[in-house]
Amino acid sequence: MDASSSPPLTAPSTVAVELAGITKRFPGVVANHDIHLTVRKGTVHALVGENGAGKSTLMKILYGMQKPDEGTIEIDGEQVAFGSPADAITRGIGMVHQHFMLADNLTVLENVVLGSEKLYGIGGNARKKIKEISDRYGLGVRPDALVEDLGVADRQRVEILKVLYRGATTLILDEPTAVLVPQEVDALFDNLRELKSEGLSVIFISHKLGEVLSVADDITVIRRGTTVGTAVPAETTPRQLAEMMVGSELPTPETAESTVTDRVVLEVRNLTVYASGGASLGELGAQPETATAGSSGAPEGADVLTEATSPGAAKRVLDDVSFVIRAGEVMGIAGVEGNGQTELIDALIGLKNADSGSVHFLDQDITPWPTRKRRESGVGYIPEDRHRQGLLLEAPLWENRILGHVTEKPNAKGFWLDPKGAQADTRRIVEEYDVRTPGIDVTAASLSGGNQQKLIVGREMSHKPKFLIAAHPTRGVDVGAQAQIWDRIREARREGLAVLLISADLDELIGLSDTLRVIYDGRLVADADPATITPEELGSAMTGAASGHLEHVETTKPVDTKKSLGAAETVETTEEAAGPEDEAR
Ligand SMILES: Nc1ncnc2c1ncn2[C@@H]1O[C@H](COP(=O)(O)OP(=O)(O)OP(=O)(O)O)[C@@H](O)[C@H]1O
Repeated sequence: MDASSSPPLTAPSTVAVELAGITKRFPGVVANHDIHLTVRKGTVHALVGENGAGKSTLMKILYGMQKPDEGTIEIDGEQVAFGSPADAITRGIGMVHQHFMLADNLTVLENVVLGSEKLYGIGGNARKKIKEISDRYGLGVRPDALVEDLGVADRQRVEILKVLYRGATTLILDEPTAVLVPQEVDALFDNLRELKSEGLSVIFISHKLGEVLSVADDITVIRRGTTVGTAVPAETTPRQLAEMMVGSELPTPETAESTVTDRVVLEVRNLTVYASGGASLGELGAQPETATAGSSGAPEGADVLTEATSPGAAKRVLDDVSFVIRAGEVMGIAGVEGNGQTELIDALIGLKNADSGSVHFLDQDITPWPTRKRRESGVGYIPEDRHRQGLLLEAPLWENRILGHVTEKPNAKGFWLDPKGAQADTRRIVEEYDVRTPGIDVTAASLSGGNQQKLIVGREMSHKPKFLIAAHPTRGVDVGAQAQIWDRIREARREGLAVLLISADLDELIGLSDTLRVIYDGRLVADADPATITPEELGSAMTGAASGHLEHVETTKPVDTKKSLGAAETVETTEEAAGPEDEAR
């Protein structure tokens, strides 16, 4: 490891991208300060750093979305100045955003050519080109598949294909593994190796340091807006890398001991939600989601269920789900995204009505309660999508502190809002949760993704909920902040908090949960023991649910693979808790 300022890694002829002396200032913040980055041709170059370190800003500059105040960009040894992403694309820079930008109701081919019709037209030539790229880099993309039928990993491949189609020779991937299971991560890394072997370069932003070390050829570490050094993967451990990012030794996270009690906090009985199910609006200003049939996110090859439908032909997106969570218990739900997690969360917080079944919170039937009443009685909510449901991006941090807690202290005094109380408490949260910001009056939009997440977690934990819905609570936060958030959740759990944890981070699910269940196609299909299961085994269980093969886990109810997926066997039940089989299925 070299902790000094980074010298060029190689001779110029092998350099794809050279960023030198990049400085970018925002009001009150120097996001990038004299940053240097040298990306060699035919390599994967990882960019790591704490939340707010300046990674996204640097990549937005390389992709032409923002202009640097100082510094130069060289592509293939030639200095360039980008006025827009279109300029960057012309010079071979491609960006795969963390949030996919595909049109669900179009085919892969239509999505790929959209906006680039001039390149190869929209017919045979385009199809030929897509096939050629797909074969060359082992992407396995089918041009005529409908995007809404594709799982997360396939959608990501379409995004990669899209930038390659536009001629990218350097691809920027922003936290590409955040939504993938371990097996999918391996497949992605195989794709990246193919790209490398063809001389392309990949810039890879990630907080998962183990993955960074396994896939990267070079690593640049950014701390507080400045390049603090480069690391050689073969000579570096994840902990060393984390300490280089943070600039000090990492705290050792608390050890997890069981705190589960007998007291039932949440009980869900036979909850069923149809895609067209009614919805009640909460006070968050969020529009309730109406899932569409066919958006199951099931692994490729899995047919979309057509039988589990209501008379109105709407798909059953949550199907006879039953469970209890006790005081002091974290119940984790593992599943490939799009298998009913969103509908479960929405039904629990009151953003979607149950079509049948009920939700009981501390012995009260809260099924008909609106969101605000649920929140005021002690349900905390860390939403899946922080931009749509967690924050008002254009409002200052202190107003975001009030969001969802309008009537509660310290935001309200009697009937009136108490801005001073909210402001003082926002300062406390910023301090306690290490939200990197120049102040509480800046907009939520100006915070980095990880710092936005810390603000939401701080807000929700501050109200000492009795039941917490935690959807991806550490998505986008760095390793140090992740350990801190885990500690906060464990601390509250020790005091009796019950938590429903939904996460795509399998280490998080295993590390935090007392009980673990697998969701597939709207049903809880299996239990896993967090004490013994590995992320790889859990990943297999999540994807294996599609084929009926549930290894290393106990099935909670029959998985009718014949009906739903055309497989040959049916796994037998070992537990009755999930309730009787529904005849309609
Ligand atoms: N448009 C903006 N206006 C004001 N400040 C901004 C803006 N964009 C970024 N910043 C600030 O610049 C700093 C760097 O943010 P950036 O998003 O680049 O960090 P990051 O390393 O990508 O973080 P994360 O890992 O959390 O995504 C942060 O302090 C952020 O608040």
